[in-house]
Amino acid sequence: MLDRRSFADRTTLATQLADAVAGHINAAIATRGEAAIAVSGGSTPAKFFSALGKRKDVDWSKVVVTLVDERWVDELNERSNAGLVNQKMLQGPAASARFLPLYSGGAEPDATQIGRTAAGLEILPRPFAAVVLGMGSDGHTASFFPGGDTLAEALSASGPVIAIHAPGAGEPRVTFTLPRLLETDALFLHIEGEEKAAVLEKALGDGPVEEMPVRAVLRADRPMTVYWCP
Ligand SMILES: O=C1O[C@H](COP(=O)(O)O)[C@@H](O)[C@H](O)[C@H]1O
Repeated sequence: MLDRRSFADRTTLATQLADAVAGHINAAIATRGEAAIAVSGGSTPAKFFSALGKRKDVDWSKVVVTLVDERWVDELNERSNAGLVNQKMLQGPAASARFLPLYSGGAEPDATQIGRTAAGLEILPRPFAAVVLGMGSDGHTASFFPGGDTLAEALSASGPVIAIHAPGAGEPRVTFTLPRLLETDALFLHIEGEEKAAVLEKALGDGPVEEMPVRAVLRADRPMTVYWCP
């Protein structure tokens, strides 16, 4: 169920992934009149965001963009995934897309704040046209971190979102739950570099999901395409 694609360099990967995601957005608009995508943050997707946001063949006014997960910081914080999406993707043609953030204020994603985030997501079209996951060197994806205090629920609850705290996460986090992320026409895993390739190989081997939560996605009964370059 894993389709693995390798590219010569980051620029080529970014262009090809943008091409694939734009195709799914346009297909969703053609069949459902609108499209939603969920993208990851962190250091990897900047080039992909720039390539996707420049696409003129997408009717961005019919697109809703959200995040797979977010650090619980406001958008001006340099660690904000929303900040990255806004700076890199939602410029030019993609500026007319609607962005639904996961951070809803305050220092902690308590029940009230998570309720606010979930309420803001009620207008999200279902299913997603595309979900683009990343992966950390510790085997986390979205904010499904090893040692996460709500990891089991994050991997099984209907969601849409849940707060999670973990030793390796830095800040408190909010993440879409896995069942909700799997409600998508297309699922991608975008990783770059030899270290991440080795982490993926390890994750594909035997071992507990709790050790490398990306295994929960790799073991889910659905197709996923891996985009990788050195
Ligand atoms: O913290 C996060 O990390 C992962 C991986 O990020 P990277 O910097 O190693 O590319 C990312 O997929 C996730 O969205 C983000 O919140």
